[in-house]
Amino acid sequence: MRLSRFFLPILKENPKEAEIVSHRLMLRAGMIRQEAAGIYAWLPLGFRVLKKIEQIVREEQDRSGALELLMPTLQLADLWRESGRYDAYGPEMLRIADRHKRELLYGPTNEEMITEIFRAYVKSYKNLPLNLYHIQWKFRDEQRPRFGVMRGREFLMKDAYSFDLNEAAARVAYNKMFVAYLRTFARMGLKAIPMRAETGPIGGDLSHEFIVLAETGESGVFINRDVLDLPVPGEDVDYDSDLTPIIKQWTSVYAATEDVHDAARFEQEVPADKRVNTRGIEVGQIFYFGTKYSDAMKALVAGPDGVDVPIHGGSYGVGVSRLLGAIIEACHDDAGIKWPEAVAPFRVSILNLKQGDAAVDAACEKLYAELTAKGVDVLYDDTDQRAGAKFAAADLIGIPWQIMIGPKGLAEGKVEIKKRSDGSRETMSPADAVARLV
Ligand SMILES: Nc1ncnc2c1ncn2[C@@H]1O[C@H](COS(=O)(=O)NC(=O)[C@@H](N)CS)[C@@H](O)[C@H]1O
Repeated sequence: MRLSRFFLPILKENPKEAEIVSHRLMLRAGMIRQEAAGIYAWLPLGFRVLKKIEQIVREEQDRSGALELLMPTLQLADLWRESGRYDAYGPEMLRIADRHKRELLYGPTNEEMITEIFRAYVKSYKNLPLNLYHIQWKFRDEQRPRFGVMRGREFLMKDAYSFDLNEAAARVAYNKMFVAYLRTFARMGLKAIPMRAETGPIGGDLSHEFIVLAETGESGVFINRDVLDLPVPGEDVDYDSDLTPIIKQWTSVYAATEDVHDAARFEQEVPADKRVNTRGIEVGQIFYFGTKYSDAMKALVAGPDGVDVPIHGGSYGVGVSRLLGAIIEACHDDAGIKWPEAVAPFRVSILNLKQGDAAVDAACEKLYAELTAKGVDVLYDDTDQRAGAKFAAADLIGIPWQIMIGPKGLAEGKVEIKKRSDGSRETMSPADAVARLV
């Protein structure tokens, strides 16, 4: 992509409304634009990152055996009356009337709708286990939307729903999602720690939140720091094997949010030098809620003995749009964002330090063409800004690799590569730079 033809409305100043660094940097880097409280337009740079995050979530859901579909954002109020949540959900629910005065709502979550789809088709335990998921926009009319996309009103969520014959089978589904979440967040360069959690309006009696440590997080957390070094299952993990040893390993080291923290146990179990009390960002939450929805909505299957029984369900959410904020909170410095390579909007920034110099322009064009031809996502800063402004912009938007090309270096057949994550620099020939970055 040539920057001169891209749409990247970088802000020079820190927007005053931004209270936390991720909100500030997303606005300054021209990634999002607020259209209303808690409602954002995703500008090209931010949208590229959102799609990369979404794709990692999708790949790990698919690897676990979950099946992707897409449900609408609008839902009938009557569906929520069946489960009794229409009134219970409260002011967070955006209620809408259509031209025929039919009562609709903008879905904050989809337990009722997926249960309605399930019960319409599945009548026998032989069709189980089943895990259906989608990646869809949600609306929650939060009292205080804030921190940019971290707590929005319209936000993108992956929500998966499992259906099983009994509790034991439902826990197998739960464990698969637990492992899929460990892998998902690790692939984004995050350490997301699973912690026992309250179930709240979703319901049930078993839930884990996946929390990324960050000073600006909304959740207070208490952990044994050993949990930060536990191994994440590899991509060859066998989802049809018994996953309980992995779950046990990750849940036997103390990690709790403040609302379920057991101070006595923490003192007793965790050596003083391992105790960490900090804050964190909830990037995902998984729930087992048994027959809460299948009872209310008569989602029954005939069991092996032919008797109809309500299925045991679980739901599993990831805050896809929240993750941009969480990743920036975990990966930034004073100069700006430091995208992990897996989610970066581009892999390489080419910085032409003397636009208009024939030799430099030619070298940049050649490098741009070669890298692009090899499938590397390149943002070529071919604008006529001065070098200093190009350095600042490249550091702000956080592309993992920068290649600087100027007349002096080129005269010696050299370009300079800078690794954004640690600031390390190397000079080498353009050919070696291509070999390094392919
Ligand atoms: N207002 C919000 N803005 C951005 N992300 C949010 C917001 N509310 C929740 N999320 C994200 O969405 C994830 C799932 O939301 S949730 O309420 O915990 N779970 C559910 O809605 C269940 N139906 C799981 S399918 C959360 O872990 C969080 O990362």
